[in-house]
Amino acid sequence: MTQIWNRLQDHRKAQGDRRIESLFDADRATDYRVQADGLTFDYSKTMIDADARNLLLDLVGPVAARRDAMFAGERINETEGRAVLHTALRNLSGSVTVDGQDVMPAVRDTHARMSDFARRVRDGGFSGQGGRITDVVNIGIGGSDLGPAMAVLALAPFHDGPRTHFVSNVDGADIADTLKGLDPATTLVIVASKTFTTIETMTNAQTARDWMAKAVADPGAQFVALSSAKGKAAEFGIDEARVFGFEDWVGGRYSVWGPIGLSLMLAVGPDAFDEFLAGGAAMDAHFRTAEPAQNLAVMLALTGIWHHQICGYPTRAVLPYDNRLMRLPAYLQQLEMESNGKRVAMDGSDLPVVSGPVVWGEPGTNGQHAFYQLIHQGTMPVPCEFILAARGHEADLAHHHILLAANCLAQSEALMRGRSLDEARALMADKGLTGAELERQARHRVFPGNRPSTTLLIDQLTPFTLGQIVALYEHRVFVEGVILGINSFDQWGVELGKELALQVEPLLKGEDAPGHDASTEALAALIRGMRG
Ligand SMILES: O=P(O)(O)OC[C@H]1O[C@H](O)[C@H](O)[C@@H](O)[C@@H]1O
Repeated sequence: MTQIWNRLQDHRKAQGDRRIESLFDADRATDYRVQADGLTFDYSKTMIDADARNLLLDLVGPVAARRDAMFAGERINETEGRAVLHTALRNLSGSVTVDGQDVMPAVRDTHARMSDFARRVRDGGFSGQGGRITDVVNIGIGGSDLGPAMAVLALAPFHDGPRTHFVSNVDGADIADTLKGLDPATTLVIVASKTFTTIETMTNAQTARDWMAKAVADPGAQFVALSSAKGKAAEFGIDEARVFGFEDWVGGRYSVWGPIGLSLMLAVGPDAFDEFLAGGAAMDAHFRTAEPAQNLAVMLALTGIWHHQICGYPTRAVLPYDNRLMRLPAYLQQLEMESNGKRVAMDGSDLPVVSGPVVWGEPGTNGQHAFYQLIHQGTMPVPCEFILAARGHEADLAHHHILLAANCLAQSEALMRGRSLDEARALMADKGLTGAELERQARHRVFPGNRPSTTLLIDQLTPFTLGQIVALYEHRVFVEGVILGINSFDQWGVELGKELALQVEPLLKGEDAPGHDASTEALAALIRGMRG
């Protein structure tokens, strides 16, 4: 493996200042793309050439065995001793055994219970103490929030159920702003927490319960729990008929496919939710069977590795040209950074290369008028991952969609092509400038270009294609993780801050709390003073 990394680095150096455009021959636009199940991933506007691609493909040796182990239910999350089977949640007709036991009957049973409950809420068979459920509030954080919050927004054209709200932050502002204007008697509260111990979620759940208790006789009757800790949900006072459980082999950031997706199911209905699952399952089938060079997840992963580990670009921008995918970058931040932001390999040794990149982004075209300046003219290239649907949902606004798509393609073209000093000089000469002033002004108008981007093109954003996209990114993270030797399924890095928060709390209350550094003590004293 080290040898391949070295050869890739050498190859990158040998490319020198060669330009992406110079790689284009008659076939590159179709050779450097993968098409499967209606999706196209175009990576031709990158510096990946034939040699780079071959070397990158040499990295995927260990992926197939690890992938098969994951789908077979082996405990590939070795630091937590768990299987990794979120894929089982979307392959309902399958059969998977963990420790000799088929896990699918329970998965199917929970899915059927969720679907039945969602139907009853949507048709009024289950109602609140003041009548039909009008609003659903999902209380959860991290993986118990980002997936359904992202997907509900993405699938707005299919949303025909109750209004859906999401509360995640322990900042009381979040729940206060959300509950304001809602009628407790017609609101359903979902407490979504895999562990049912997360302090933010438990604090918000209690606040929601107090709010509900002021208005209805039986507040618990309008609560639902989604958790793998069923006992704790019962302790909170939620009837087991409204507890939808899942096993510890579903990681938080991979959990939208099961009970954690209930708010999505309530919004779009069980049939559309099943379409979402079917999209994910189709991507699983593709990932398991397509050759590496024709495998969407593998090539997306290798492009990421090329840009981050080989070219050394520290971040990657995800830029959906689709307003309804506005929460996808936030969703992918957790998926990618919590999965592959690790400094040691599975065996505890230091990673031989850097770990995963910073992932960020905003929908186009908004970002163009905010941070694209840096992307085009800053000193550090930012690989851009554009996502675009060929068709929007607003048939009467097709001209908007053409403009949207034109902007997306124009940005990737501009990033690659840039504008030379001579072109900038000609522009300034046209404006009547001459001499030193022409030169000075021209330099500000140069775009270096040669900046890499990829485009993921889909037909239209639907439950099915959203399922494909989310599963594609999951498998991309998986492939990158296997190549780096990382355990993509634990998240020890979030623990220390949580532990210290518990120790800082007494400091803010003015109680005895030894062991803090001078800066933390001084800031806490200031806060205490301001609070009076
Ligand atoms: O679902 P929960 O158990 O409440 O966890 C919510 C989130 O908090 C944790 O700190 C992890 O970093 C996330 O991976 C998880 O999704």
